[in-house]
Amino acid sequence: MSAAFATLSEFRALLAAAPGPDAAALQGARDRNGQLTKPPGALGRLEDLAIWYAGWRGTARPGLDKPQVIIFAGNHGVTARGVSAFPAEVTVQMVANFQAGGAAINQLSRAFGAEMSVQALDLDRPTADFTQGPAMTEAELVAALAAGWQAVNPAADLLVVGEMGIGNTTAAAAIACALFGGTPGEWTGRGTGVDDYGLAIKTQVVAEGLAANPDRDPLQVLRCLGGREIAAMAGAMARARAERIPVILDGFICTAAAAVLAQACDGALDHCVAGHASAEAAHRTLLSKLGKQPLLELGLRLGEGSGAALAIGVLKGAVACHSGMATFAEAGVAAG
Ligand SMILES: Cc1cc2ncn([C@H]3O[C@H](COP(=O)(O)O)[C@@H](O)[C@H]3O)c2cc1C
Ligand SMILES: O=C(O)c1cccnc1
Repeated sequence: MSAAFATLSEFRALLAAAPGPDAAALQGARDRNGQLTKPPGALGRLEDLAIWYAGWRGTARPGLDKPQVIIFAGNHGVTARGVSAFPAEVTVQMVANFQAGGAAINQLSRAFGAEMSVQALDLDRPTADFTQGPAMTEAELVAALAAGWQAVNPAADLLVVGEMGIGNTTAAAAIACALFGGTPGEWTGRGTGVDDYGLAIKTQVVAEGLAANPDRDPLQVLRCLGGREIAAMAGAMARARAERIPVILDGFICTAAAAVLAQACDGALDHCVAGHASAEAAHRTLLSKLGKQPLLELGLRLGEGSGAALAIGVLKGAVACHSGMATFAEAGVAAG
């Protein structure tokens, strides 16, 4: 299937036309939740999660058996400035590792029963160094959004998008700072583990990128400061919304991609939950700007969709309880 849009304005129109959750399914799920054999509220956030999931799936008693994990990979021109602890070649090397089944996300996808695929986006053509001007042309941005849109399996019942792109915590910091303001220092962290000198360079590079790219329209921010894998994640999340497939957000980079959609269109992340809070300090700040409370906090700072994949287990647990438990009437338990 070709993407449903050919231009950035068509993509904007799709965001604006995105469906909401099914009101009858939401109400049915709330009613069912109130009848299950447990004290009211005893399953805590699992109850809200199950009701939210039921609304998007359009049924009061949903299953969750077809999660999809997609890893998008892209290269960043800004790596030439020394912003990562690792060389840019690691991106393509890790793509081979994903294909061979050797990365963390391969193990986590298997552990939680998700179908995983990898999409490498023009790795031999890094984006332009954003300190010198826009990272991507509009055609490049639209192509990356479309690659993400097309990678989603419409038959999936849950989506996790992850990324691989050396240098992409710099892009994510620049995007977050452009969208939400504050200083580059507040949004810039150590990523793969840069030392103090590297962190100072990285913060300076983010500041230069913001100065070189003054347009603050959210999709222009994505074009100017983002990368292909970041845009593809945004495209995939937008497609999931169009298909009413719930999404679990991963770490800082994934959340920066999501934030672009949220700022471009009110409510664009209503079908998304935050899987975890990563160890990149700005991730927590970004989640709170988006009004999202993370499900897990495990000190991960990997990306690849790893924290979101772990949260598939939490969501599966929520849905299993919601859809599988007996009601007080069915079990003959006194309702109190
Ligand atoms: C071997 C390896 C595997 C990874 N898997 C994810 N990342 C993570 O680290 C990168 C971002 O950090 P920075 O901005 O500091 O380059 C991204 O590729 C992200 O996915 C990895 C990084 C490395 C080195
Ligand atoms: O928050 C993340 O996902 C993250 C943090 C550091 C490096 N890579 C990814």
